[in-house]
Amino acid sequence: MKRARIIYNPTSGREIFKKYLPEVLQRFEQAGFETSCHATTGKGDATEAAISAVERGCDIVVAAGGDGTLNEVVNGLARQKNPPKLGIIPVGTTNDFARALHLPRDVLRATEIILQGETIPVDIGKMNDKYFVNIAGGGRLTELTYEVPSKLKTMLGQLAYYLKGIEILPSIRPTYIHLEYDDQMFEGEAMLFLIGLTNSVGGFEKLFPNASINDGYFSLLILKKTNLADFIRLATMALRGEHLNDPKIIFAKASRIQVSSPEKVLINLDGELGGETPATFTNICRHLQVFAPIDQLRPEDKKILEENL
Ligand SMILES: Nc1ncnc2c1ncn2[C@@H]1O[C@H](COP(=O)(O)OP(=O)(O)OP(=O)(O)O)[C@@H](O)[C@H]1O
Repeated sequence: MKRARIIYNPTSGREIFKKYLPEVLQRFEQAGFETSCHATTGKGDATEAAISAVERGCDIVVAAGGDGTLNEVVNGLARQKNPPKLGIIPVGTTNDFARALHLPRDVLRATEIILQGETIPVDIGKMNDKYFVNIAGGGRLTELTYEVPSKLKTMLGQLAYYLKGIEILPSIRPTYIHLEYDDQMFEGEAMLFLIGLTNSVGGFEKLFPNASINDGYFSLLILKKTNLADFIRLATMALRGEHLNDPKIIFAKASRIQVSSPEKVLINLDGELGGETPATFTNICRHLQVFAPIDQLRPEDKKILEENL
């Protein structure tokens, strides 16, 4: 009998998953899985739970939570050579990775996608010895995710981040960075740099319009030093996906990126503090198999399936 382990964060988003848990477990059992679950207790626990799921020989590991929980589960799975398949039930405040995979926010519909059994290989990012699935970044604006209190997120959802962003905007200063990407280089003052694996970041679905989840490349965006007015103008353009040709922006695809800086720069990985410079980012091509509604994926994400035919 196949085994599934559901790792869920009871505090994610608006804390709705617990209500659905008995129904989710029953559906997995009915589909023929011996299923167990683990409620996370705090930071890092989902990584431990994912490692122990691998040790128990689970065939499927499900992350039920937001991008933070997903990141922790992936950190438990990605270090394995042949990791179990990953299911996602997006019940967090931010679910960027799930959005990129067109997974439904509805718990039972997301469960059905897993039980239908179709998977797609996805790229995983590695920064020094940590993994990420969606986005890495540095610069003052990327630090706002550490400063929004959990209570506020439960109440306001994504809006809590935007409000915090507006609050800190006037105090944003550039940072001097040295960044090497494949065989190119940027050195100078930057407001922020982002290293994305998907097209969807913090609700900005067109930030990296041509990103593919499994082409082996990061999308790199560097925003050079700007004044506040330019910053706001570019953020508005980014909402429409019209920012890439602006002279203040460097945009490139790269599979390996190295960042260093005279001052310490904190690195955000999938919305959580992940480390600091110096940092080396490597794309681990198609490392995880993730359940997804294949027919709804963007053509650039589906290419791999056609290649395999
Ligand atoms: N029982 C718990 N109590 C408090 N925090 C927890 C608990 N279990 C896990 N966590 C932490 O909560 C963090 C955020 O979780 P998650 O992403 O699932 O929720 P979220 O509501 O979307 O929040 P965020 O927007 O910060 O991602 C995780 O990184 C994890 O470290």
